[in-house]
Amino acid sequence: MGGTFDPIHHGHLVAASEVAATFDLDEVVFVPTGEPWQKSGTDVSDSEHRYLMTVIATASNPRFTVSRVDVDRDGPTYTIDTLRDLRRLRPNSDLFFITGADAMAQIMSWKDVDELWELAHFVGVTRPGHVLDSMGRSDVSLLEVPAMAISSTDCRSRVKNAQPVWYLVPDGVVQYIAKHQLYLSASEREKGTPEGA
Ligand SMILES: Nc1ncnc2c1ncn2[C@@H]1O[C@H](COP(=O)(O)OP(=O)(O)OP(=O)(O)O)[C@@H](O)[C@H]1O
Ligand SMILES: O=C(O)c1ccc[n+]([C@@H]2O[C@H](COP(=O)([O-])O)[C@@H](O)[C@H]2O)c1
Repeated sequence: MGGTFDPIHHGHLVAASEVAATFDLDEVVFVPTGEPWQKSGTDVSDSEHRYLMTVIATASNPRFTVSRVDVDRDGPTYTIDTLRDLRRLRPNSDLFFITGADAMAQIMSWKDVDELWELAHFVGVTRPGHVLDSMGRSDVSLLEVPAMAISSTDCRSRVKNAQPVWYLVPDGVVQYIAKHQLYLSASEREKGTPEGA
């Protein structure tokens, strides 16, 4: 499952868990983006923070792992590179790529989209507020997952406004955000972490 994970939240984790159970997957590899080019207009946290939050969030699940392939590659992150790297590292594995409904709706704008379908089986999952569509492809699977009306955007905004993110993100991620004073402006960081974070 690829994502910017800024921060990772329970919507990501539930989606991954549901796809793993439905397709009887041995492992779910979370792949934090290096430079998410379609989010270039927004303020994205350092990739090492996003990678570490993903490690913390997935550590307790023996089937969840985290890959650095996108974090360690220079330049914009393209899924075509992610899948080629993962295939090289796991030549005997069948790859599935998990995407929420919003990401699936954008997929035709991704680099080398015509080649993506041969590298992995794409699974689109439902997400509140978005319509799930297989983009006219019979080889894309669609899966309804428990509705989690959570977004990283909302989590960042809650931290900035001193509202709690407990139970939206794993406890360790709440603590990581507070420790590193993520999602606060420079002046807010000087004042200290809001109590609600
Ligand atoms: N609540 C959710 N339910 C199902 N899928 C989700 C949910 N949140 C994110 N996803 C999917 O997880 C993947 C990674 O998402 P991403 O890291 O961009 O999170 P996000 O919450 O959409 O972030 P942002 O609000 O910053 O855009 C995408 O495929 C996205 O569609
Ligand atoms: O390949 C592309 O051009 C491309 C464009 C936008 C997003 N993606 C991938 O889609 C996944 C979700 O991205 P995001 O930005 O919604 O967190 C992540 O793995 C990205 O690398 C990929």
